[in-house]
Amino acid sequence: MSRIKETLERIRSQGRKALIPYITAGDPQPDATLGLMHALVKAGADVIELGVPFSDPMADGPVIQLACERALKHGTGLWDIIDMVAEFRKTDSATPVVLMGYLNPIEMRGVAAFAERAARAGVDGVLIVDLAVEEADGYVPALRSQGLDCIFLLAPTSPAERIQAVARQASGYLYYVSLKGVTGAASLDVASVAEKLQEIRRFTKLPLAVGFGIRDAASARAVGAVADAVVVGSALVAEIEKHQNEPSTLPGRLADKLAPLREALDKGN
Ligand SMILES: O=P(O)(O)OC[C@@H](O)[C@@H](O)c1c[nH]c2ccccc12
Repeated sequence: MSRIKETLERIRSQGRKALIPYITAGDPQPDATLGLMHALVKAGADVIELGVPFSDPMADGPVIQLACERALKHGTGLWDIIDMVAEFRKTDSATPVVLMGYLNPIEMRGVAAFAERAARAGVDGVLIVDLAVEEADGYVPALRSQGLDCIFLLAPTSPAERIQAVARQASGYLYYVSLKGVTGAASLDVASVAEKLQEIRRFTKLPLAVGFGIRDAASARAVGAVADAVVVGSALVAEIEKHQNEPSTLPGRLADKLAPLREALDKGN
């Protein structure tokens, strides 16, 4: 069984909600990432979404765009990030890691080579933001054959046919984007999220994670009440941005940012 499936099933059977923080690998510099990953786990992360920095991250708002720029300035490439995961696995064999990024860096290296190296390093899943489910046939088998879960995005505008197509291709979990727009947006309409999740659940038994606009205990609790997992990205990345010049303080600061969300999710049940 995949590490993602095993983790999310265990959390679900305990009546808990999963907490999935996102950071961009190599932000603010490559040697910071490993410490940040471990700090997030200590503060209650159940799965880590590790962003692969890209020069044109069209789904991302200004906060994560800048994170990509910081990481790319230091030359953080896809193989470096896979090496970071291998390093992380030396002391954490339990926490699933999902690589999250855009198609181009993967295509440049070839999806088969990428899948093989990622799996060997201990990556568990892949979310390719700009891979439409209609075009996934050329990618999903290569990823799945290495045991990597393929996570897809669904949005408020996704029609039933697309939900069904995604449900057929996806494994691990589904990622529901809570609103139209880019990462880091402020508004979050929990009632409409709940309604759409109900529709999605008609087509799949996969756990449903929700991201976009979750930034604090209150928003995590509200979304945790209707989803299986909550994703928090920009709020953490903004903290990295703010304190990028004191990198030694970042693990503690990110843990302090994440811990209240953990507490809110656990109390909310
Ligand atoms: O930043 P937010 O609003 O907390 O949302 C999570 C999001 O950042 C993370 O999952 C993510 C980073 N880049 C993405 C691109 C597309 C979809 C999702 C993402």
